Amino acid sequence: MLGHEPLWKAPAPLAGLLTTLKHAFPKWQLGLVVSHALEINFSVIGRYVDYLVEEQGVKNVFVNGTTGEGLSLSISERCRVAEEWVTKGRNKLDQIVIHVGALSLKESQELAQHAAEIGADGIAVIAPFFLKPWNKDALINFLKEVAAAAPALPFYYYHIPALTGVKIRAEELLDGIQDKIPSFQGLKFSDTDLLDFGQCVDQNRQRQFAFLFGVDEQLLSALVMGATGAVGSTYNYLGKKTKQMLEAFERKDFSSALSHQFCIQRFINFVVKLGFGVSQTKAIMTLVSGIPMGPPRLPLQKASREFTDNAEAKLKSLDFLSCTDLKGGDMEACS
Ligand SMILES: CC(=O)N[C@@H]([C@@H](O)[C@H](O)[C@H](O)CO)[C@@H](O)CC(=O)C(=O)O
Repeated sequence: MLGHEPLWKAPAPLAGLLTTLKHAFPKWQLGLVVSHALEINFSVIGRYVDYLVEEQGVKNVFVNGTTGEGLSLSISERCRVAEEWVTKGRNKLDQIVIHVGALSLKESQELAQHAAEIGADGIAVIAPFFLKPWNKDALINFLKEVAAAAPALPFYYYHIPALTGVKIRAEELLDGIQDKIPSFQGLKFSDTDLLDFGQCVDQNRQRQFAFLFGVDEQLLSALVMGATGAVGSTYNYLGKKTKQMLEAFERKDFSSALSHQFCIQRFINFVVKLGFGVSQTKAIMTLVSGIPMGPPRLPLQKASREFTDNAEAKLKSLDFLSCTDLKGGDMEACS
């Protein structure tokens, strides 16, 4: 985001670099790249890096998260994906954070150690979601053990209660967290509870935590609350558009920022009604970037042709995707 400090600068830990809480720059989310044989197509990751940097202005990535289907991959696949992003992103990306959450503490620790060995810039962990932690202390104990496996890496808690079913409030979790996890760096907050999010910010003003918001359609509200960055699926292909909103917000042009947010909402609202998730993100990303993202892995189902056609028409009508036929004649255009 222009006017803000870049959120994550490689390779030093974030905390050491930040001089102010206002360090927002979106850290964009990755989609997993899978071939039709349902094996990962590692060979396109280099192109993906270039696309994000050159076409979307995205220089921070979050690997093996929700959009990347990290939890649907084997441990060795997750390691290989992480390695590929670190290798191909070298001298191009600013920060590469690897999601290392798993149901098994040992696997999570293994992934954390691996992330440290390959030179990632940070690790993030979701709450284990089968045998769940039922209170803050149990969750902290789990996270602490993972963080301890890579103590030099900045650690992020990835709060995504709708998917994990772990409803422990982030605000509660953050209370005193650095005493337990010295490498704690911040929160990736993928939830719509802005009371919880706002309180995370409000109660930690003296700490230079990163507050990365993960609900793309509500990012502007989160910026008002103090979000310092964003991680989301739509930044894969709406990164540039979202940056315009961030820039408007930064120069305090709130009316323009709101127009951008509404415009992004129009697209998300449209696709949500069609049925929107990880599979559909891959289809849209393939369409917009021209990089084959492949189908998702089971149990997810490939997005339908009808979905992709509708999404394409909507992107064009909003001027998110160039289309000479529609230019100049569409009242909905957002550019
Ligand atoms: C549940 C979900 O997938 N949420 C997305 C959002 O970007 C979401 O797709 C977007 O806000 C549209 O609702 C991100 O928070 C996920 C994310 O950051 C990740 O892939 O790790």
